[in-house]
Amino acid sequence: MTQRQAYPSLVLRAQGLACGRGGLPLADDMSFAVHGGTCLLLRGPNGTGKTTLLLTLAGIVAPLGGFFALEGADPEAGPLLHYCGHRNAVKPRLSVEENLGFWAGVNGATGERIDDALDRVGLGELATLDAGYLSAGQSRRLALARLLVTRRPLWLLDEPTAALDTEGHQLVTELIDEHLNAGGIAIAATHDPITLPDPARMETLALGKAA
Ligand SMILES: Nc1ncnc2c1ncn2[C@@H]1O[C@H](COP(=O)(O)OP(=O)(O)OP(=O)(O)O)[C@@H](O)[C@H]1O
Repeated sequence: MTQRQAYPSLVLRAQGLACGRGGLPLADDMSFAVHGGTCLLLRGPNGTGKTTLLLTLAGIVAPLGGFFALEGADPEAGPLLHYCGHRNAVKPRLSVEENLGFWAGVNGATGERIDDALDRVGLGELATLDAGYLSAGQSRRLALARLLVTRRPLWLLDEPTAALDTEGHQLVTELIDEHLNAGGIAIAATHDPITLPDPARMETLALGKAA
């Protein structure tokens, strides 16, 4: 399902943002404005704070300084973001479709139907399989399907292509592109190349000295 301009005009703005973990400062003085329809790629060597920045933007880790806000969002619209972390949060004793149904129940079934979302990520034929039997890449695809069953304008993606094959990399590109087409924002930490059809829709924030 491609939804054009499903979201209002949004800007994720950060000013002088500093983040860190356990008292360890990792990145500071970050200022950026990511507009709806744009993907910000977080680049940099291991341990330079990409995950920490995503956790900060998700409201899970407190910033060490500065400020950020998602401007233009409807405060009545409920939760505004998806955080798709390293871990896939797959429950092994539930089937693939039950896992996705669980998340649609928790987050709200405001997006694609369960079966459509599973088809989209290539898991349609595995819907009734216990999710514990999924391969690493299949588990990642199930985690990505969560983005589809609940519509939220801000996607925070940590290594979204991890464990995915070539086709899976293309799937991630397509999902991000469709999200941007709908006016959404994606922030993705990745060591892999992600090339959208329109390069003007991509910006990069480099963390760490060798980024
Ligand atoms: N609770 C903690 N206390 C101290 N240091 C921590 C804590 N949690 C994480 N760290 C450190 O903070 C840094 C966090 O790195 P983070 O996971 O944000 O990096 P990253 O850029 O996402 O790395 P990668 O590319 O490996 O995914 C690491 O050096 C890690 O060891």
